Amino acid sequence: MVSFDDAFRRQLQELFVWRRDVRRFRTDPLPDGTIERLIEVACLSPSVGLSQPWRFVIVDDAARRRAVIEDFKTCNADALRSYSGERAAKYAALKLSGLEESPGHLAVFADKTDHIGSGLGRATMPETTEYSVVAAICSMWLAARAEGIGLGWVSILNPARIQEILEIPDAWKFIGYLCIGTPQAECDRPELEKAKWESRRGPGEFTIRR
Ligand SMILES: Cc1cc2c(cc1C)N(C[C@H](O)[C@H](O)[C@H](O)COP(=O)(O)O)c1[nH]c(=O)[nH]c(=O)c1N2
Repeated sequence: MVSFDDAFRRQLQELFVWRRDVRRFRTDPLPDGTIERLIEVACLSPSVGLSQPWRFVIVDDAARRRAVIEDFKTCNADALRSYSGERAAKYAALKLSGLEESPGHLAVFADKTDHIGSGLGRATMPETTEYSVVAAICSMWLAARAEGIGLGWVSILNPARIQEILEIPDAWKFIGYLCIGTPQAECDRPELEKAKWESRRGPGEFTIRR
């Protein structure tokens, strides 16, 4: 039997505290096999009906990467226009992706056609397919941090355009685009909190009893 001791639990807690959404990367390449190793961890994640609906697309092609960056710029400019006044100025100052610098680009999809798992758990909640893929990304996020690798989730993108750039079948639903690389710095506070965009709240604010 495998058991985990107090020292491990303390370290695991530190891992939760020090995991970050990273947007500021060093440009040096990742050691060979890094993304593949993170995908291996992601594939250990829970999934509805053991359906394993996650699909990973490692984006190496320079033209496709450039096209993703252009899409981000378009979507981010649109997002900026939805704010006004002080909030707009604050939004414009945020760094919301590390797409230009990060050596690793990974697009993640949920395969909605897959029959693995025979629909178990999905009849009343088909969205559990996507939830399973999000769970896989979270595993990967923590595994990356444990290795000193940064991961940043970019959602300021047009899913249809990403699908087109990467030539992905319609049945795969776009879940997220991940930047992966060595972080420029470590921090135990979210960047959006440091930028005074939003502050973190305690569990008491999110929990009720019935
Ligand atoms: C589904 C989803 C989508 C996004 C994010 C996260 C998640 C879960 N986050 C990161 C988000 O801003 C970040 O997680 C919070 O600000 C908390 O910071 P830490 O992750 O604790 O560092 C994020 N960050 C960013 O700069 N650009 C983005 O497009 C997104 N999109």
